[in-house]
Amino acid sequence: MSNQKALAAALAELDRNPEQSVAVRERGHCVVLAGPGSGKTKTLTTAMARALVQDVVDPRGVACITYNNECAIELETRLARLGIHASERSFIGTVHSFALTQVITPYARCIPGLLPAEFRVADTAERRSAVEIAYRAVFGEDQFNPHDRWGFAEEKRRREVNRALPAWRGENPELAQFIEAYEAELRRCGLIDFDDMPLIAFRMIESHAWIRDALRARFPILFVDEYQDLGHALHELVLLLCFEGGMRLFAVGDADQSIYGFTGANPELLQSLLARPGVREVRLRFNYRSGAKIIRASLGALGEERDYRGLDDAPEGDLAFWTVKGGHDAQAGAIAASILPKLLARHPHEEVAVLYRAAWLGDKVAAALDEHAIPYVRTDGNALIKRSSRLARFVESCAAWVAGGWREADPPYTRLLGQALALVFGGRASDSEEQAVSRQLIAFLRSGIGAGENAHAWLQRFSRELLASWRQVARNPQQEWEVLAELISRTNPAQDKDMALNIFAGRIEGSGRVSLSTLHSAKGREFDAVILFGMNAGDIPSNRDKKSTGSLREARRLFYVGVTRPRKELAIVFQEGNHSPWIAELSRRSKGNL
Ligand SMILES: Nc1ncnc2c1ncn2[C@@H]1O[C@H](COP(=O)(O)OP(=O)(O)OP(=O)(O)O)[C@@H](O)[C@H]1O
Repeated sequence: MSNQKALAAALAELDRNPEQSVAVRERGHCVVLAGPGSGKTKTLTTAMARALVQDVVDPRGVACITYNNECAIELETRLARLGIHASERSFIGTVHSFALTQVITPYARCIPGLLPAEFRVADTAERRSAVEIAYRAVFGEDQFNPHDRWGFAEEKRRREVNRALPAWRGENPELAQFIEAYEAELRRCGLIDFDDMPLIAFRMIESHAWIRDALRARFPILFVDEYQDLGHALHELVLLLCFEGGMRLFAVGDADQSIYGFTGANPELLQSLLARPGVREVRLRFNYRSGAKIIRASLGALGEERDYRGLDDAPEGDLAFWTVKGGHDAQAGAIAASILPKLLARHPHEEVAVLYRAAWLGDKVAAALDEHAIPYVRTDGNALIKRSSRLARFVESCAAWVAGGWREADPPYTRLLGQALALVFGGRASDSEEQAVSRQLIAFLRSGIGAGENAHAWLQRFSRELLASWRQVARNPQQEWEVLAELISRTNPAQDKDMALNIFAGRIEGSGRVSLSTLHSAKGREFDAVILFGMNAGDIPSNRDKKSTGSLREARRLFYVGVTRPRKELAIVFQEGNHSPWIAELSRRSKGNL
């Protein structure tokens, strides 16, 4: 379908909902607030497509930012259905990559003394060393652990974006000194870190009106998804760009789904946008995703009243409680042996997800699924292919192309080339650079077709034939080449970990894969059926969650995010006699009226 046709179809669908229809056509600042499954992301992606086709004239474009890479991938996928791909006209990515690739990389060199000429992003060891050196410089040799103290400093660094304010030195001046010494040490080594990215971008935009103007010239509209999860640095950036710099803002969010407090997110920032002049507030009322029973259960999960309704003609949906004798291993075993097979008889693999709190629980489910030969794809920190790594996902896409994708252009070669250019040059490449990368990439990809290589050997060649030369010419300050070495070691045939290339790439004929994901990474996604694994007392909430009212509320919101992912079926798995206290209210509410 052409962009125009796909857009017309999407607009016609939203026209049946007056609030969505208003939001999508708004030409001033617009903030959409609504509960799960109400179509916030759909409204945002349609509004973005409409703006690109109808409001913003080429070569100007739009920027769309969100909290983490998983959300960015979800947005990319949905925008691709509307014919929109990341390009010179549309930036789609995280706050950090916006700060790095759209502000710092192009403009930092115009500001003398701001950053070293050849700066790059520090790795973990470099950050730790800078913390230790800064700690000694400020506090001398004492008995405390510098990294424990850094935890407090990090929180202050994320919260207090504007250092010109008296609070920066007024409250806890030693922490301010510690942060400044840490940053000075990084700069001395030619480095910046992850948290530096929005902070440096903020300072650049604040002090140099011409950068604001340049950004507005390129991106007259800024779209922000999942606003509730963005911390102070992004909020300050948005205020500068949109309320002082003249960009138009389109933001969507849901304070009830705020689950990144530990990284400095604050749901009140979303609410505060509404008080700004000229902001249209749109509230969406319907949950298009889930059946009424699941919506009722979700309000029990949240433990608060909300006026959310399902569609009148939507099926009720199904809710099942699976009590298992035994701990996590037994529960993972029950999922693989009994619960999943039942769900897979009714839903395709790719429409079923198992969600859990932490990656180590994902290991248990993965082991149980391996035993039962159920194919899966993991979205957690222990996944073979880390969804948060652009390089890992590029390698996976290349493998999918070699393992048969080339026949139906899935993925299309142009997308692979775009990803390669972004990885090597941070997105800005000359014609000759583009041609050189393209020649190398296509030669390498073609050589793999029909070669019968397993993943390990193919990855080794990838490293030798592509990455070795790309590393020599790379200009992208955020490099993650070590990800490939990790993939090579984690497919080591000597440890019986190698696999066929099509399995590595997830191209398994006739069958999709079940998703295994942490609750955090499942945000923004939806499935026909969802299994919540390990919903035991002591796991959710955990003792750590109970340390403060704030963390307890956040754990409950995380539980709510999990419960609101399914369209049709929710299965909750826990240990017999040891269920999470929140399950009782969920069960009670699921039976009653909304
Ligand atoms: N007007 C509409 N008509 C039909 N379906 C819709 C409409 N709006 C949204 N949907 C569908 O509802 C589902 C939920 O939409 P979407 O993911 O955009 O919601 P959301 O508010 O972003 O959810 P969450 O906050 O839980 O991530 C999707 O399957 C979407 O296609």
